[in-house]
Amino acid sequence: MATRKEVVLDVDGLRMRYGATDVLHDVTFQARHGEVLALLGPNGAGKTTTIEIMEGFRMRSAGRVSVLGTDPSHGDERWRARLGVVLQSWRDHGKWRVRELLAHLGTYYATYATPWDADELIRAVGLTEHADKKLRTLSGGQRRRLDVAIGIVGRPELLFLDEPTAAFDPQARHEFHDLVRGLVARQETTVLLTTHDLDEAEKLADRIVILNGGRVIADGSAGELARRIAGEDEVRWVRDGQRCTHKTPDSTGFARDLFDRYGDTVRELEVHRASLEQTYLTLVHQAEAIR
Ligand SMILES: Nc1ncnc2c1ncn2[C@@H]1O[C@H](COP(=O)(O)OP(=O)(O)OP(=O)(O)O)[C@@H](O)[C@H]1O
Repeated sequence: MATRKEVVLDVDGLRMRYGATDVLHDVTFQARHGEVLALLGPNGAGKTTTIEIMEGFRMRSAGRVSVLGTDPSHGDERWRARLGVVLQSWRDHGKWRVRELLAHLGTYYATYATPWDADELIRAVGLTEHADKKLRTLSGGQRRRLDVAIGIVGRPELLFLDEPTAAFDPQARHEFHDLVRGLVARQETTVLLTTHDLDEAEKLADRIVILNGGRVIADGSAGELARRIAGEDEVRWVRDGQRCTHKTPDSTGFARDLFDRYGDTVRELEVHRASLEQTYLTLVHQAEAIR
């Protein structure tokens, strides 16, 4: 089991070529134990290719990749049991029933870990009412919840989630976010997530890596990336009935000074950062302009 702060995902100079086309150029990033890392980027940027190389499903053309201390191209069954994978779409096992499949998959992990109890897991992903249904009768969102359950059944140390909430309704999305936070908090799972939902990335991710045209164009927390493009936060407050605003690169320090000087007369304090969506669109636009 990895310890907090240990690097569990290490990608260095990763290249991928399909035929004569390079789709990943020198991709480098890391994730530490217990982190949620979001890999963002436009369609075709190379996110799924990167994830599939880390999962050991695809052979890279060049570069160094280490996942839980192992090169994925040499990962054995014990290594694979420490990973959880939620692919973009699963459309198999149509005749299986939900509980039956999860209980069965759990047995694969039993040698290496204590898998989730099937009913507990079904409850955690909100499928209790559908536990006895055949998979082919599930709706798109229910099927996606099951995909997440399949990904975590072996209590993985590292969980890959490729667009996990596509087709989720807002409530399912909210519950899924709570589930991921719970996994990270309780079991110290590291999560690598791809999503086109920037609100989701902002809510879940400790760090964000943006890929564009197969290159890393940004790597940092949502706040760090926002500051990189906008430079300053806007602080707003009300004092003696008057609305005030001030732009600063150090909103925490500014707020502290404000309270030191004016104490309780400062009301309705708000700090506004550029949203991740604004930041993302600006960074991708800048990268495309120089491509
Ligand atoms: N098996 C393949 N053979 C040839 N080219 C491929 C193959 N798989 C992916 N590509 C190409 O590699 C590039 C990166 O694709 P990838 O699926 O990794 O992107 P992505 O960032 O996951 O996109 P999306 O957001 O649409 O899922 C794309 O240009 C795609 O057309």
